[in-house]
Amino acid sequence: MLKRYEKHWMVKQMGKAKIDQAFKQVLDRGDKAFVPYIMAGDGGLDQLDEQLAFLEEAGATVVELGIAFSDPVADGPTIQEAGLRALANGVSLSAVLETLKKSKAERKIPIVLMTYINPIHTYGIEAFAKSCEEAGVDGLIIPDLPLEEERLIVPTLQENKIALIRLAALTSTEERLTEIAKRTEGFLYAVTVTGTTGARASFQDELGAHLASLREKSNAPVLAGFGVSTPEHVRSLTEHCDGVIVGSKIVDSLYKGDRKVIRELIESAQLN
Ligand SMILES: O=P(O)(O)OC[C@@H](O)[C@@H](O)c1c[nH]c2ccccc12
Repeated sequence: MLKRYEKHWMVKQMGKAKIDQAFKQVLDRGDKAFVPYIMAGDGGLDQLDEQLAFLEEAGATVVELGIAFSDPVADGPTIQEAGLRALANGVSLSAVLETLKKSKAERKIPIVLMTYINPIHTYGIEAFAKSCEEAGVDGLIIPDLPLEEERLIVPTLQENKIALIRLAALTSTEERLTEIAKRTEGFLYAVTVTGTTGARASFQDELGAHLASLREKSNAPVLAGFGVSTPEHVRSLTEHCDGVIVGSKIVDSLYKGDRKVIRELIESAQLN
């Protein structure tokens, strides 16, 4: 029998894409996916290749790479501070894409860029999609792009084989969640809390049921993100979903040079 996510890849015809291959590898061997978020240029853009190589070697499935932005509405304090450090280092969307392009050949791990829609408009949608393709960017997360407006960008992304990862909020209606779950590419980003990003102590009791219902609505891998900060969180959330996204805890540990914490988090998603 086909596994759930294999149906997703058949429908989207994206089975050859790097991002889908990476999930297939992890899920087929019975592990859960682990997607660390880092802020591009925190510590200087010259550190980026080494940081990505470390995450790849430590066993991350895909990396979510944040582009610093002056008005980061969904970001909590840890990510905002990292964004300010990156901006102080002179990081821009084009500088990040240039850096990624140079190291594309050496990199195996798929890259998902997290950027708000404004910098994309400034860059120009066509030019942006082309630069992403050249830089080896496999997917995008655009948190302030509503479902109703995505047709402005989706055809161009599809032409360039760039996946658009949709976010499912806790507060969305069933109808909307169904639509988001159907449309998503790469994976479905299940937001675990209401509010901004940032490490949290615990999650609502109903979260397990919410994740399970998203898995019924979507054939894509369902990953939980926002507030995930300990190996215990990873283990309990992945009972109900295909993996996790960890931002603030990774950003903080990378900044402090505490890579052991990062390794332990990634290992907690490896069940075999
Ligand atoms: O930091 P947390 O709570 O671990 O959550 C992940 C999150 O940081 C990352 O995915 C992210 C950073 N900025 C975003 C904006 C919107 C959605 C997601 C994000």
